[in-house]
Amino acid sequence: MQTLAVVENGSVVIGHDGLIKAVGSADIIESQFKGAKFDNVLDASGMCVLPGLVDTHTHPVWAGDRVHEFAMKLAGATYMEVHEAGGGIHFTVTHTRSATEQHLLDGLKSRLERMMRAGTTLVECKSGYGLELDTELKMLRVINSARKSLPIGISATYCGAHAVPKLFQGHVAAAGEWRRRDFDGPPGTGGCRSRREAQVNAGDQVKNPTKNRGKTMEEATQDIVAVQLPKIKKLTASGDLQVDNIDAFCEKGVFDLNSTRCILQAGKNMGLNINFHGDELHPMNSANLGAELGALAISHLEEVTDDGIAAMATAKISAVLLPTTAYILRLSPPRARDMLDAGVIVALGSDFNPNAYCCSMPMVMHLACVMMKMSMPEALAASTINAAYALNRSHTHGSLEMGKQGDLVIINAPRWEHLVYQFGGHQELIRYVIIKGEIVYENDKVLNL
Ligand SMILES: N=CN[C@@H](CCC(=O)O)C(=O)O
Ligand SMILES: [Zn+2]
Repeated sequence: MQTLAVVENGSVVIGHDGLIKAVGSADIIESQFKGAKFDNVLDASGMCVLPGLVDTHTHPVWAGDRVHEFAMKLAGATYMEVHEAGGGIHFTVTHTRSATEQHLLDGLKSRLERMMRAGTTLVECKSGYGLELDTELKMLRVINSARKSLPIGISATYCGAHAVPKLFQGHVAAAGEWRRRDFDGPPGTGGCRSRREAQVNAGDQVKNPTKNRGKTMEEATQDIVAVQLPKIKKLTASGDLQVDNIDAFCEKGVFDLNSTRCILQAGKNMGLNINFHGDELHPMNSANLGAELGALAISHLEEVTDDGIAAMATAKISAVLLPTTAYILRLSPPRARDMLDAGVIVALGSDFNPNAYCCSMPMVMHLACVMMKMSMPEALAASTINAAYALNRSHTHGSLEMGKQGDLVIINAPRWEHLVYQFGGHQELIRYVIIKGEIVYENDKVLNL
């Protein structure tokens, strides 16, 4: 991560299939492609060409902003105080449940376009502001529609275990419908309840919907494993949805280690990659759980232990670090240096959500350097190749290599480091963003800074 390969006077050739056909010295490529006809030639003299940025962690589908909570937090309220008082995720859940699908899609598309203009070409997008079947599916459908209508690459994550619902307003299944569901259950579901218990619980829900005013963690876990995941499995099998990853918020007062294990294992049994929130506000032993379950990535890790760091290094689990969270919540930042020194695959993400309203990976890289003592090459690697690894896409994304997707960011500066150094300067610096060889953003108002 310390030594990036920088090619002076280079060229990149992208084919009609959107893949990189050649990358290297301009002289060699010129002779190699002598006589070839190109649809489009961009002269990037004096500029720098970087791989498209990869944002590994976002919550971009929601209605209702939380600007009022920002004021509360500035006045001293902690994230958990706001959450426990029914704000935070719960506030967003209420607004997202009542929003139309079109409203959510419009919001998502404009946020993703904003991310593209900041150089992001592949982004992870979570559900998790529904906490019941109907709204979680609505969010996943919205992510699916955005994937079809925008050029930005999307890795979709089901995050139904983002919080324990305070007021359960969602889906109450008909008893017959519930009984038809194929609850995967044990083996490998840890402390999950049995299929029989799930059915009894379902019957209760149908007979007594008033019981569903809020849920215990165990009930929420059961709803995810026995109701939500089987439905998602059905919809992904029929091609109606594409879901890549499973997530849960493993935190004191949210989902404990056992419930998290149960949910993640059930997702893994369906073929989803495990990529979850762990050790953010309290040490939860999430890293060891991730190693036990074969997780691909764990996000946050502000409170990870030495033992957890060692477990992640051995298991090759990517640490998705989110400097905006520590910045906004005034937490101690995650120990990026200790993780890097231990050989952990460190990646970065914006954590875009109504609590941390940041769409810009260049700003995230800057924060990672200043707050977490990462070098600029480390921050770039963590926002490209390592970030692609965290989303299981490092074979197609994250670097300029032959055969990979032609996703580029071209900046109007003589050194690539300007993209990190000029805090908030990406809007003026970025000249082109290219996805699969197509220009998706062109900025002709580039200033000479
Ligand atoms: N920590 C949990 N989830 C989000 C915050 C989501 C929210 O507050 O709406 C995060 O990654 O920071
Ligand atoms: Zn998050």
